[in-house]
Amino acid sequence: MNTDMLLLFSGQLPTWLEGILLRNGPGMHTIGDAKYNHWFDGLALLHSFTFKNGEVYYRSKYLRSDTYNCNIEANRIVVSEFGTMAYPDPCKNIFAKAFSYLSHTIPEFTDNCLINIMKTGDDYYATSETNFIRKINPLTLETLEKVDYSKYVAVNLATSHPHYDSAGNILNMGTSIVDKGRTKYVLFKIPSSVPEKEKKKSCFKHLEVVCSIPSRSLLQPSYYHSFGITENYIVFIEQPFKLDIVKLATAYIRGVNWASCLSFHKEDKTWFHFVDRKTKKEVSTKFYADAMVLYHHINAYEEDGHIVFDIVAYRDNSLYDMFYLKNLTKDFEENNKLTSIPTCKRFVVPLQYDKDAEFGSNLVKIPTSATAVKEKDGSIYCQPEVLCEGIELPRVNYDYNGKKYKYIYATEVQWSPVPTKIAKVNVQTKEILHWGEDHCWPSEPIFVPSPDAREEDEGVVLTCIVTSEPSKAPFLLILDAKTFKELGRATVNVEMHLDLHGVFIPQNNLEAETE
Ligand SMILES: CC1=C(/C=C/C(C)=C/C=C/C(C)=C/C=C/C=C(C)/C=C/C=C(C)/C=C/C2=C(C)CCCC2(C)C)C(C)(C)CCC1
Ligand SMILES: [Fe+2]
Repeated sequence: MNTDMLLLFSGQLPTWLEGILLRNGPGMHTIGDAKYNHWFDGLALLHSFTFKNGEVYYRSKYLRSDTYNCNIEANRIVVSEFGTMAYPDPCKNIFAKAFSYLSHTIPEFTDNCLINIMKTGDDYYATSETNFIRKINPLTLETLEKVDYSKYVAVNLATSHPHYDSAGNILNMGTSIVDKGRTKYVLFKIPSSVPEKEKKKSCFKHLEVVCSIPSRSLLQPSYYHSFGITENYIVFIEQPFKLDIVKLATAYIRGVNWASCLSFHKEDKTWFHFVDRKTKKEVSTKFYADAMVLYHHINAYEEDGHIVFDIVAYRDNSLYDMFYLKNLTKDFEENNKLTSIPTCKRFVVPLQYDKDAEFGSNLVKIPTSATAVKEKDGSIYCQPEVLCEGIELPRVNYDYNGKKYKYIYATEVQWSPVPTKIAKVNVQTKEILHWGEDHCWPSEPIFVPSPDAREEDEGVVLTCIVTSEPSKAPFLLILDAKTFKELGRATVNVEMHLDLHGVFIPQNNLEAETE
């Protein structure tokens, strides 16, 4: 769709709500006769809702990545994605830039950036987890230049959930695989602006490595999808859900996809790492927990010498398998039962504690049922407090990111990976407000603060709803964030896809963009 479509709106739109809700997700899963194996492989489809003069407009457009162009031109899948290995590749010239050590084993890298949207100064990028990101125009959804992280920092993978500091600088993490004999997790910073005299240069030229955390294993780095920050620390979880480099390097010749090189080691531990943002040094105490799989950090903060961090965790990696397209059949809702339900867990670790404390004693001194127990070898074993069950795609009011906070907005899922409702969880009282309607599948809910908000939940929550009932059109839902009552909905009379993540860009940021 190349133009904005005016949507039919019913309800009351807050007059201050002006800007663009921009979202990303997999859109096209079949090209010619070829079909991707996994839902997370689909070609990126961007869509946007523009709030202007009391009206709502819709627009959607495929990301014109090199991957998209090559596939469309060849009328089949010619570029490998995480869950689909493609052979052979007629577009070699574009994708030939392989790493030296893997150069004959992984022939092409995808720039199909389908997961999230990242803000870099006044620019916006579609992101995935490879070394490529794609600049986009947030107004027209046009695809602009491709940026290769690995030109600026030695990483092969980077998360699509960066953080932003109060000045708008980006903090992100990536994995550097067997580079100079080492495998490490690299934390880097991208400034939001460049010095005046270098205006022509991109922010990426000024990318700085903050620090790196060595992987516990050279050939089996952990997979991670996000990380957390507090005012003074970075929170990184090294989970026993790992990428096997030897398997990766031979995947292409063995004819298997990259996803099959990920495995969950349920007998291993999960290690927590905390890096001091000022000194760039890692806290030396070894903190660990039982094996788990997590994708999303929710928030983290410091309280009386402790770091508190909330995540959505699983007991195993069944979620990823659930999204193989062969499992996404008509009876998906009935036939697919998660063997582990997403659980919102709070971990609390003491940064200062009595060094003479007895072995086996709990070192947590703030009110919570989470524990951190001192072991004989000096390490600390952590057990979480469960805040709630059955939520995913969590968001918070980002003004409270890194700070003590109250509310999580998330989609609700029960034993099947079908989003049936959205929830607002009060992490302090564990009270939950819900919104749900028959046949409605809501996406990740995004909180937008009202201009002079004094309270954490003063604003609206936006969520795109796709429906499982063909006669019911998809829509954008606007809820009052405080009460979770509907303020209105804008009906979309074209097909809309189930997406992953997105951002809200307030109108004043867009003005800066077009100046
Ligand atoms: C390996 C490797 C590679 C490749 C890579 C790739 C290609 C990647 C991709 C990746 C990707 C692409 C990823 C993705 C991810 C995603 C995620 C992780 C997500 C999550 C989500 C969730 C969790 C959600 C869910 C849900 C929904 C969606 C709806 C319904 C409901 C629920 C809520 C359940 C390279 C070449 C560089 C080289 C080196 C190595
Ligand atoms: Fe995510």
